[in-house]
Amino acid sequence: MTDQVKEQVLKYLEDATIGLDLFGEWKESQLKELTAGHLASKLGVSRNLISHYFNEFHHDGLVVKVNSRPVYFFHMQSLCEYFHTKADMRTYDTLDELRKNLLHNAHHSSAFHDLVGANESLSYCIEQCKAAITYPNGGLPILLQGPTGTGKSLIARLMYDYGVEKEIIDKNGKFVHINCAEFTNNPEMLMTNLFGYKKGAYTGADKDTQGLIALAEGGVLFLDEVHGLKPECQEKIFLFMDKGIYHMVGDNETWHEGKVRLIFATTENPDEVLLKTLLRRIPILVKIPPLSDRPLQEKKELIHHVVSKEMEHIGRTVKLSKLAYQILETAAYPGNVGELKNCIRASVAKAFLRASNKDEEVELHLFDLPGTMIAAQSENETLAEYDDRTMLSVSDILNATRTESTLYLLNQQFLRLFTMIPHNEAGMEEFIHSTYSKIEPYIDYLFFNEQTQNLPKFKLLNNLLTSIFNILAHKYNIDQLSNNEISIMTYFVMDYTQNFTGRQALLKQYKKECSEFMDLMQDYYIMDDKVIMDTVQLLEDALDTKFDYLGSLDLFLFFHYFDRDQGRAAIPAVIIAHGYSIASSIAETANQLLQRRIFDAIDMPIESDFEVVVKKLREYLSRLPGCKEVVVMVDMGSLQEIYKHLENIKDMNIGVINNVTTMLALDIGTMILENDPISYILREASERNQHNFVIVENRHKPDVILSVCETGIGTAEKISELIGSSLPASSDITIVPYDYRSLKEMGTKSPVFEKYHVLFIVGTCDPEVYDMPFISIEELIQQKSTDKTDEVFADYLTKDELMQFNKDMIKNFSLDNLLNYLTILDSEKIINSVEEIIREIQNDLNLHLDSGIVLGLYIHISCLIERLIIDKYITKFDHLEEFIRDHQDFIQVVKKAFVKVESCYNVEIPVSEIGYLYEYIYNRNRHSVNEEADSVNGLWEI
Ligand SMILES: Nc1ncnc2c1ncn2[C@@H]1O[C@H](COP(=O)(O)OP(=O)(O)OP(=O)(O)O)[C@@H](O)[C@H]1O
Repeated sequence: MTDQVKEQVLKYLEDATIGLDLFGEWKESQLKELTAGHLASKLGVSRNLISHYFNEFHHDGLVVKVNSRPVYFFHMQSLCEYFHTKADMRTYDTLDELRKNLLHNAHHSSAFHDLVGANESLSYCIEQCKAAITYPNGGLPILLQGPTGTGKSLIARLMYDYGVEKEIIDKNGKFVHINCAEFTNNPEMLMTNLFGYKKGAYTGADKDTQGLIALAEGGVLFLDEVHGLKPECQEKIFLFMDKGIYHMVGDNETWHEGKVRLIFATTENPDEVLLKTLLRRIPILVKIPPLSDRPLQEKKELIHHVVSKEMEHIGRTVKLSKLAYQILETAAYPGNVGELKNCIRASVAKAFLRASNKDEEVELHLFDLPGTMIAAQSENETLAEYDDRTMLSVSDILNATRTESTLYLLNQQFLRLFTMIPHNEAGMEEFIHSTYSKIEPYIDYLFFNEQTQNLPKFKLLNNLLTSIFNILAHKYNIDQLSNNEISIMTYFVMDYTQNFTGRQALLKQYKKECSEFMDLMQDYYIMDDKVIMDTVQLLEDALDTKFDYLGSLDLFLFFHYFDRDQGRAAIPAVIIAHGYSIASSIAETANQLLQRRIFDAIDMPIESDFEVVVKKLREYLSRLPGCKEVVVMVDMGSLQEIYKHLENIKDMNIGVINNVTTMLALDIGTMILENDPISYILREASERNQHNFVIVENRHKPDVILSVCETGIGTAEKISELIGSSLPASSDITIVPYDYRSLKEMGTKSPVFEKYHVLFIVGTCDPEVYDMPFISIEELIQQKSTDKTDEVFADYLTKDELMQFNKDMIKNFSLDNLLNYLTILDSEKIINSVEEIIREIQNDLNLHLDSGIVLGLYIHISCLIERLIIDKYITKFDHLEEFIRDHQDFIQVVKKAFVKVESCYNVEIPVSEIGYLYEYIYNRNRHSVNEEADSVNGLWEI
């Protein structure tokens, strides 16, 4: 029991700790939850017991204790995990002390702590600066370039502080700042300042004097506005950079040595203002973005930062009216942070003058702002919403800016969806699918969010993620993410690490669901679990940050979203294009619009040579096991080059089409979804969109003859047996019975053409397939087919084989034999009955049928009678009612003609079969039904 209470106490502490917002205000009501008194009353146990537990936890390092009044206890692990930091000590005297320690550690280095944007828009710059300072053997020279007021001087100073903090720079080494622009009119003075001078170097130089280089020995020399340096001075400097030696002015004999780290800064384009020789010696160029290029969130944080500093400075609380704040936030600052800072300082000073009473809060109103700033916003209608009376405190500024982020809302949706599904495998599938529609708009947001666009950090992170996903693809033999998908992941990681406010609250609210999700992923998605765990590990190591359950959940869902192709289309298609992510963008757009993953992408650097492209393509193809056909879409000019390299890819036909566009992808994707064969797809697409294509046929399709019969596959099978037995045993040609109706409807789109190389179709009725020879049974019987078969078989059979084949066909396809073979009936007897039926039908309908049709009718009707006898007649006939309504005469004539057969075999002909007879006579070949009759009698001479 007590153990249970103990566990409960720890869990309460954990929840309460997660509930805090490190960067926001720690509300009293929240803090209360971290006290022994509160927990005792909540759990209904004595306060002493809780205190006893607390002390035990503290002893075991599970909690952090703050010895204030009341005493607070924080859950140590949560504090560290959720705040991405570590609490150095277990005991603090005040909450403030703990908070400062956490904040201090949360920023990886305290030196850059006060630099707003150090973890956002300036993070890449800071990485560069740290690299320059820490580089072995005295660091690397670095040039900070950016418009005025962007923080170059501040950053230079912080670099020095960082060096000292990390004990790379000795405490005695100084930070020496010189503004070169101040000496534009007196370059000699700049030289003497820098290098020092010898007594007598110039009038008034009455003693040897050391320069700034000597002063900065062991420390940092910051050459601000370096464009103000005259070329001869630049030359002297790069000699010092190369060899660490210099002459003092007035003494060209003695060399002086110096060890100084150099930081340069300029507002100008370095290529235009610095000697190439100097520039070449500065390996690190840091571009500091203007304020207008930084996220709005950062502008808000800057205002908060500057006002807070002013409060410290004047020792009074400052409040801003909503309107004043909004103007400060909306205003443009050509002078960047420097200007913003000056505006606020001047406004606070004005407001301060009004607040004469020492205890009074300083209230900053509209009229305290600079007149030019107010004037510039006078037309801004959106400001009408804000009043000049409601006052905001500094923490209000920051809290007001911390709205729920888009990622917060997305994760909230995920977790809500998760609560609605059963927690089993099927439920997980449902959950995954239901999130796709939520992820799509989020991806749009990531791509179109100006705040994250163009951050220098993007490139760095993008490269990092590319290598991480490469490693994982190789390790787990999974598909590589496309460049576009990696860009999405990059934006996501940036969003996750920078803007995911409220994460702790979500984790707290859905704690149970989060761990349930992790369990289900482990149980049912073992592979995903491994990949995600590895991804998280690699990201954490590389970014020095923490991915919690929500991070894993997001990664899991993103990977499924990218791979939402489980029912991948029958023919995969890959887009290859030059440019960073042209191919993947087209593929992504087309997949989204078609709502299926059809297209993959291979993005190629502009300069990449074809060997690399082909290698990538071959790798891609090798990951499509069992796939027989692929469409490859390439950009302009690549067609000829690429297709030559695709021969001999085993057992796979590859259609290559050029000038890929999103339109073309959509067109081709639509046809792929309709299961059209690639030859048809590419032909159609190239006609419609004026592209060129080639099909590299590496796949050997078996040669076949299709046998068909409109009344069913059974007869087709028998025909195929007969032809098969006529072919020489050595032949590889097979006869495939195939459904007449689907062939007629689908033509060359029928999958049989994808599978086989069809030589011709043989059967009772021509399914009229485009470009495909047809040999009718009648032609075979009448030996009218020899010309056709000779032609088709010319490449397959030798002359002797062909002669033998024709002989066997004559034997096998004599009407007598055919009927014998096709039916169970006595052929002589049945021929007589059938002859009578045909004669009667012709007479009654006053028809004169062509001898071919008559021959076909012999077979058709004989098989029909057999079907009636064995009860396997056809009952299905399209538009039967219509047929009964429109063709009563025909029906009666046939019924009458069949009376004898019906009574002889005790059968009845159904109307559906009469329908087929009608089709056979009238619709198979209208031209054959003519008034001038061929003689039916001639038939028996066959
Ligand atoms: N990111 C930032 N966070 C906090 N304060 C900043 C930041 N950037 C600049 N400042 C402050 O803004 C003011 C102007 O910055 P700084 O003088 O370093 O800019 P600069 O680029 O060197 O300007 P200039 O080219 O005109 O010399 C300074 O008071 C600096 O402390």
